[in-house]
Amino acid sequence: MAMASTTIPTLDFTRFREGSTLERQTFSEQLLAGFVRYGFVKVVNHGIEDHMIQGIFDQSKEFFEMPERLKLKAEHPPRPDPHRGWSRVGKEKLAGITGFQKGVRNPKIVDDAKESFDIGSNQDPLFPNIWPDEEDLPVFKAFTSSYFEQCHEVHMGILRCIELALHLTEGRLESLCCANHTELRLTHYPEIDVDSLRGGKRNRITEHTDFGTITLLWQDSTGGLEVEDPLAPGVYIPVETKHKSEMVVNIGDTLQRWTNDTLCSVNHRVTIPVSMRDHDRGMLPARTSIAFFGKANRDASLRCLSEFSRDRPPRFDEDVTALEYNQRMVEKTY
Ligand SMILES: O=C(O)CCC(=O)C(=O)O
Ligand SMILES: [Fe+2]
Repeated sequence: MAMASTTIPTLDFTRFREGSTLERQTFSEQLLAGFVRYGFVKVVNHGIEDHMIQGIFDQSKEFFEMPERLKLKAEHPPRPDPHRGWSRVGKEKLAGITGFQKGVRNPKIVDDAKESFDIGSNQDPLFPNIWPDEEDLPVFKAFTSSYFEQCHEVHMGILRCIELALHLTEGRLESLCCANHTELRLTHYPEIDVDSLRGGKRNRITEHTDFGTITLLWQDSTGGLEVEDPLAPGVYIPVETKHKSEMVVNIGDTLQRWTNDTLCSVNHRVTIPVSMRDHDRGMLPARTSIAFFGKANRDASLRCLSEFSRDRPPRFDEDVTALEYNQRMVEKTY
């Protein structure tokens, strides 16, 4: 398969958090340029401290290492509502939405070789969280809840940058998003043999776009995350990070719809890491990632915003709410 030699840009968020008005504007424009070109950027110095990031990976490890009978105490309900609790390996199939944004259907549905744990806002009145037993994991709930709050702040900061770069009124995007519909997901990809990931027999995660506003993602050093080059369909760019604290940020369908394709959600997947690509045999080590899916308010419409549909026809004119859209996607994958 053809490989791109390109890499996604890395930006230092200090320039936004501590910079002058001019520096904030310049940073925001560079961030926007990265999003427009790749749909993905890496951000360093985003404000979440290293000990928090190490802590969330530690909590994740403790949860996934528990025996199944303890994980089952926090099992995801059978219905595909916004995700809460533990989903075992094979439960979710992102192949169900592969090609959705491009309007093509994926004929081949394969399981994703991963298990996950989903957390919503503790203030969410509609879909309460499902927690493991405090006796089994004493700090899990408190720690992951505080990580969730910090991710929410970063989500709002990135939206502010997008507002600045697109010359939107301050608060235009932020006011459409509160924490209630967002989700923090811990994912564990168990050890797997390289051969079973070859030729799409199985995937760690099948190519898909995320449904929300933006996703914030942290990954361990295993590798395997790849992004489809928007300028070269079918060519995937590996996204490896040097340190766990580097945050990968990508655009989701919600921003694509609101901005009438000014920003676009981009396909991504998790597969064989570059370092193992030439190996016919062998085991891939387990992999862990932490993803925060920023979302719009549940009742917000995902129609193109008026600012983006004055001069060109709106490509997304359907008055679907963020909750309805979320459900539509989740029903195809879960
Ligand atoms: O594990 C990763 O690096 C990516 C996960 C992902 O794309 C997702 O859960 O939507
Ligand atoms: Fe994703």
